[in-house]
Amino acid sequence: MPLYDVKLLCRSFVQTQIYLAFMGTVVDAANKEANGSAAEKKTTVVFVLGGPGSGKGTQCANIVQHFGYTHLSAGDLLRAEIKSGSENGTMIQNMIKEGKIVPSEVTIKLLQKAILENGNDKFLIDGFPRNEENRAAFEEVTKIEPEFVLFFDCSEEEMERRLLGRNQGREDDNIETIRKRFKVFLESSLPVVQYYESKGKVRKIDAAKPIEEVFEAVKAVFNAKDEKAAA
Ligand SMILES: Nc1ncnc2c1ncn2[C@@H]1O[C@H](COP(=O)(O)OP(=O)(O)OP(=O)(O)O)[C@@H](O)[C@H]1O
Ligand SMILES: O=c1ccn([C@@H]2O[C@H](COP(=O)(O)O)[C@@H](O)[C@H]2O)c(=O)[nH]1
Repeated sequence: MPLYDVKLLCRSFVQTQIYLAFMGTVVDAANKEANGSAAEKKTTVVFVLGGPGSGKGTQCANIVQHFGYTHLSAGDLLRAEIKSGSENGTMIQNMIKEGKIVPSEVTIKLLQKAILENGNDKFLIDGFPRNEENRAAFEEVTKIEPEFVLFFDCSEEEMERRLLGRNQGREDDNIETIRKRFKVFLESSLPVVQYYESKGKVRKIDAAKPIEEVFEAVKAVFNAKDEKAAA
């Protein structure tokens, strides 16, 4: 091949490489924007975990009042999705009736949207992640790691009593579904708590006590966080 052709070939190879590298950067940037990178918003997230009926929602309402967080209940977001007539509505409804865990991508999309649409920068995410797959997918998609995990510890006997007395007309507050929810909690959700425990992120609360006493313990956790941040 004449020297001139070799030079031309080399130049066009180099140009192609530069173009591909440039396009790679453009695509990365576009993906970041499409994911709505909630982490870039400097978002503080506290996961609120515990068995069904352990009092997560009740205490989140108190935390919102005292500490200015926004409460995002994954279960409430899924129930709103059913009501909205979304294409996933029937699937979600069936999963909830059976006490099963809705696919991660559905729940994460709802959570991410709620975070990005909200002006606040600190969130209580209640009832999520419910299994290891939820946890890993959330961190992968949002790039957010929780500040800590508030874990409400309560006996099944007490949780069952509370759920049967809740009287909010929830389709899953019947003894058959409650038993299934307990099983899913033990088998799939507790390992998530154990994972965060191994990272020193779990703040365990005795949730069997009366509401006011539980909140005293919760307040101590959030006050300690604020004091640490101010130091
Ligand atoms: N410490 C408590 N002592 C007695 N009853 C409580 C306590 N905390 C909450 N309850 C009551 O128990 C029921 C369940 O509480 P809550 O809805 O807060 O639980 P949850 O953990 O959010 O449940 P779920 O996971 O099913 O959404 C409610 O009727 C609530 O008023
Ligand atoms: O991340 C989640 C949260 C909830 N679900 C489903 O909803 C019900 C009710 O959840 P609550 O937290 O008690 O409101 C739960 O049993 C699951 O079926 C879910 O799949 N993923």
